[in-house]
Formats: sequence, C-alpha cells, structure tokens
Amino acid sequence: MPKQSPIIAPSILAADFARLGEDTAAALAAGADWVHFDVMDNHYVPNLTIGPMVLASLRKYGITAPIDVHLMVKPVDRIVPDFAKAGASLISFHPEASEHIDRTLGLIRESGCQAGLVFNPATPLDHLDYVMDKLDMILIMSVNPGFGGQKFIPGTLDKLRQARERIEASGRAIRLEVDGGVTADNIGAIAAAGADTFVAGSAIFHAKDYAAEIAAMRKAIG
Ligand SMILES: O=C(CO)[C@H](O)[C@H](O)COP(=O)(O)O
Ligand SMILES: [Fe+2]
Repeated sequence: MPKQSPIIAPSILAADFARLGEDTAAALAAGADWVHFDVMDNHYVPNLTIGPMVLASLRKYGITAPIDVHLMVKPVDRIVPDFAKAGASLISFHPEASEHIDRTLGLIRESGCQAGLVFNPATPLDHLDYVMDKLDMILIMSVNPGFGGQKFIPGTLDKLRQARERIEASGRAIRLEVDGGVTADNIGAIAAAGADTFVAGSAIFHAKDYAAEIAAMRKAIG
C-alpha cells in the first residue's frame, strides 16, 4: 500500500479560543487540509478543553474541512455519538481509556465516522495486533498528551517506522498520523520515518504567517 498524500492538520489547541472560527478558517485558507480537535477531560489527561458543542459551532460557522477529533477522555464510548452528531469526521482514542477497544472502534464506525487508535510515547503498538481491519488511522503521540507546545520526543521516529511496517504488512489504506512538537524543521525526518498525516499546533498558530509556515512544512515533507 503506497503512502497516502500528505495531510496537514493544525491543532486548534494553539488557536485563540475567543476567535476560534476565524482562526480555524484562516489556517484552512492558508493551506491546511484538516482541523485537529483536541478533547481533554482533566481525568485521562491533566487539562480541560473543548467538547461536541464547540465542534458543532465550528460547523455552524461554516468550517467544512474534515475535523479530526483526538479524544483524551476516559471513558470514551458515551461521548462518541455526541461528536458524530456534532459533525466529526474522524474520531481517535487512547487504548488505555477504553475497556473494550474493539467495541469502541465499532461504535465510532457505526456512528458514521472514521476510527483511529492513539499511542502515547511509552505505549507499545501491541494493541494493533487484532484491530487493523477496524482502523482508518494510527496516531503516534510524539509528546505526552495533555498540553500543546511541548518538545518532540526523538524516539518517536523509530515507533513511526514500526507502525509504517505494520500498515504495509496489512495492505490496508490506514493513515499514519503524528502529534506533538511537529515543526517545519523536524517534519522532513518525521515524513521519512513513515508519517503521512501531520498535526501541528504551536508551529502554525504561533507563526506570524500561517501560509508561509504550512508551505515550509509541505516543502520539507517533499
Ligand atoms: O494532542 C495534543 C496534546 O496532547 C496536541 O494535538 C499537540 O500537542 C499539538 O500541539 P503542538 O503542535 O503545539 O505540540
Ligand atoms: Fe492532539
């Protein structure tokens, strides 16, 4: 299965929440492909962010791009239908946060969304063994979840290579996403390690010129 076309997904965690619609639209107009929507519950991770009502507001505001929901919540299942109804395109969750990973993946797909499984820096990829046929995306965390603006953990590159090998062996069109500390300086090495979907929060929203930053990322991806 050849690598899929690169996707740049700005994490709106780094946007200005008081101007979320405008900031999100500006990142998309500057060349971003998806919107990465970080949901934190102050339970699974030590931070609190936004939920389905905010996602619905973005849709109402006119955001039509795919919205890639990264759930950092525990439990997972009861909130899945709310995000689907609000307009999520893809929903990813952490295996540690679900009692029944296979069931949660099924729930996400039954709700009409694509499904992803997220691996923290120290979580082994073993959970993939029995669920590759239920996955649309594997998300490798390159920082510990909970906060934006952290530094990329270099050991993640090896994990991306391992995940890429598993995707190739499966013969399935599963995206490989990376999240945390991605910049125009390290994105080339990250792409070479096998990622095809790149989340970047601070690097894009803290840049003076979103379009220049996204163009520099695309150039480095090659
Ligand atoms: O899931 C996340 C944190 O848990 C964010 O998506 C991630 O940190 C992106 O922000 P940055 O690019 O600033 O690191
Ligand atoms: Fe995220």
